[in-house]
Amino acid sequence: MPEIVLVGRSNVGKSSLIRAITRGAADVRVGKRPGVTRKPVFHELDGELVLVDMPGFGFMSGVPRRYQERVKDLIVRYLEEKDNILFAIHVVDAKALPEIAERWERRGEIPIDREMFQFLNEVGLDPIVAANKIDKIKPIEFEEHMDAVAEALGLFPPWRQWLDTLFPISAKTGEGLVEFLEALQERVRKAGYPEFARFFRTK
Ligand SMILES: Nc1nc2c(ncn2[C@@H]2O[C@H](COP(=O)(O)OP(=O)(O)OP(=O)(O)O)[C@@H](O)[C@H]2O)c(=O)[nH]1
Ligand SMILES: [Mg+2]
Repeated sequence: MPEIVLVGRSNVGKSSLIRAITRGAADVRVGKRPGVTRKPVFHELDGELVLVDMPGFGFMSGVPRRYQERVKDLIVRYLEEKDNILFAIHVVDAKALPEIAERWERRGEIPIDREMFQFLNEVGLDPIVAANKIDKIKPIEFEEHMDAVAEALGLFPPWRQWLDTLFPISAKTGEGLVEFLEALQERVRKAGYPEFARFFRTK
C-alpha cells in the first residue's frame, strides 16, 4: 500500500497533526512527554493509503542517547528501504526550531532538522514541511520567525519563497490547516493517486 510518512523531532506534534488532518478518523496517541510514539504507527485510510507516524528523533530529556541514536537509524533505514512512500511530511516546532538550530550552529554542528530535510530531499521523498505550533508565535513576530524557520532548514529567506514547501500550521487551533490539506491533495495527485485527494478534504 502507498504510504505518506511523518517525521520530525520528538514532541513537535506529529501525532497531533495526523489527528488534525484525519479529523479523528485515525486513533492517535498524543503525549505530554516527548517520546510517546516509539515505533512506527500505521494508520490505514480505507485500506488504500497508510499514514505512518514515525517515532520522534533528536534529544528527549530522560531518554538515553543510545535510544535516540537507534531511533534515528531506524528512521533513516525505513526511508531508504521502502519504495512505496509517496512523499514525506517533515513536522517541525515552528516556535522552538530557530533557537534550537542556533544552539547547534554555535557548537559548529549542522542542525538535525536541516540534516533530515536534506536527507529527505536526497532520497527523493519530496518533503513538505508542517511548521507546527504557530499558535505559540506572537503575530507581530510571525514573518521574522518564519524566516528563521526556513533558514534552520537550509531554505533561503524570505520564507514566502517556499510557499509550496513550507506550511505554517497549528494542529491545536486548526490555523493553516486548510492550506496544508490542499497541498496534500496536490501532492497525492502529483504522485499519481488523484483518488487519494478525498482523504484530505478541507471540510
Ligand atoms: N500549542 C500547541 N501545542 C501542540 C500543537 N500540536 C501539538 N501540541 C502539543 O505538543 C505535545 C506533543 O504532541 P504529539 O502530537 O504527541 O507530538 P509527537 O511529535 O507525536 O511526539 P513524539 O511521539 O514524542 O515524537 C502535546 O502536548 C500536544 O498537545 C500545536 O499546534 N500547538
Ligand atoms: Mg507521536
